[in-house]
Amino acid sequence: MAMDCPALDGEPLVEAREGLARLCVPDPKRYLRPDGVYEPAWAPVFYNPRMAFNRDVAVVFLRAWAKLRGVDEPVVVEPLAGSGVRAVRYALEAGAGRVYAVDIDPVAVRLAEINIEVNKVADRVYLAQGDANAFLHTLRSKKARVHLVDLDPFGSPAPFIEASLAALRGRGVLAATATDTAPLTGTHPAALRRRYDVVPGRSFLEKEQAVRILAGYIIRRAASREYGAKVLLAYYADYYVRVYVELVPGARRADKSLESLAYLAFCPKCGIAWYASKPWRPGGCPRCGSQPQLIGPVYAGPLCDEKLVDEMIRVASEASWLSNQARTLELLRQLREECGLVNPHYRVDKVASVLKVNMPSPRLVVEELRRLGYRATLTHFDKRGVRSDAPPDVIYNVVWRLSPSNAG
Ligand SMILES: C[S@@+](CC[C@H](N)C(=O)[O-])C[C@H]1O[C@@H](n2cnc3c(N)ncnc32)[C@H](O)[C@@H]1O
Repeated sequence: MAMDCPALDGEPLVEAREGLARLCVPDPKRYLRPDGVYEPAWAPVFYNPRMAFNRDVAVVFLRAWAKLRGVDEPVVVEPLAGSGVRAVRYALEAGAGRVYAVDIDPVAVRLAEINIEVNKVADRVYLAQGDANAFLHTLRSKKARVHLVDLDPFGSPAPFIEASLAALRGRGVLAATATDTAPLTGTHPAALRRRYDVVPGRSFLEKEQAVRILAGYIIRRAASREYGAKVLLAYYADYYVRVYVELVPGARRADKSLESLAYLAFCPKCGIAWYASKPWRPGGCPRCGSQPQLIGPVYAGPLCDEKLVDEMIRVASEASWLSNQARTLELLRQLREECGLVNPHYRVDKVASVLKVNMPSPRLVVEELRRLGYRATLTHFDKRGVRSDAPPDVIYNVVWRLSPSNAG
């Protein structure tokens, strides 16, 4: 049955559905760019239907994580809540016992209130208007138990990470979305250095570099509070980075987590990247011997936890209500393949161009590497990429042999 949405400050609202939630949101038709595409940032409250996928993965994550950790009715904080859609979905779909939803904008809070009401989750979703960091620090001072903080800001989550870690008090999960991909991919090096405190650069692995910079930044901030931090899931989709990092208190654990950091070293001439643990002695390019360029520190460990992803796949395959069930499963299955392979991926097109041959199909390269006894998979970061534990000379050899230029 169609729902009657009230007006919000004279602004007509329309119905939208996402997961199990029914929502009232600003009418997208009123905020179209000249090219006819909806621009959510122009609406009085931010609601982006394209982020439904991000939220699908988030509810699947929480269900799987809570199951594996034996947590009943987890407590979630969403300190940048916008329309309230994410908070409502955590309550409706992920079994959250309590969700704190906060936004600084009073209009957003009024819309979130409508959506909480419509979905009958007012007993579980607590709404507040105010500054995210102030709210998170209040939770810390009250010693409230928090299992998950989900940061979904405009742009960078960096300004909210300290307070999120404070609220979590070294236990639970910090999930963060970053849409400031121009800095993270190295297009704006000054902003990259400023926000994430790294030696900036632009490699040919833009999306992987972006994910690893954000994960590394969270690990370093957590370590400064003597929390160990483990990356449970980290990926790139559409135009954003998303990471889920689990915290455990303890100085030793923090030291151990810091061991998962390194510098991303790359040779633009040969199209090869590797990790350098000692930036002052990064080693030469394994192919041409020249000095590499460096970015970092970055997280140099696995992009996911295999047990968690297996459980997420199980949860997602039963969750037919998800807005993007097929895409969620596709991402999780691909990440599952990539979990154990920590080396930066190879760009088959770059290697082929250095060899001055046409690019072979990355799928064929993967098959050949496996036949030779190496671990190999495609990567969700790039259709032209291959992730493998094979050394560069093997990759070069395989690309050369499989190139259509050398067929016959
Ligand atoms: C990208 S939107 C959130 C979208 C929402 N999480 C979702 O899944 O649809 C970012 C929100 O953060 C709010 N915001 C910005 N700065 C804030 C701050 N310092 N404290 C609390 N909320 C803030 C904005 O008003 C906006 O509603």
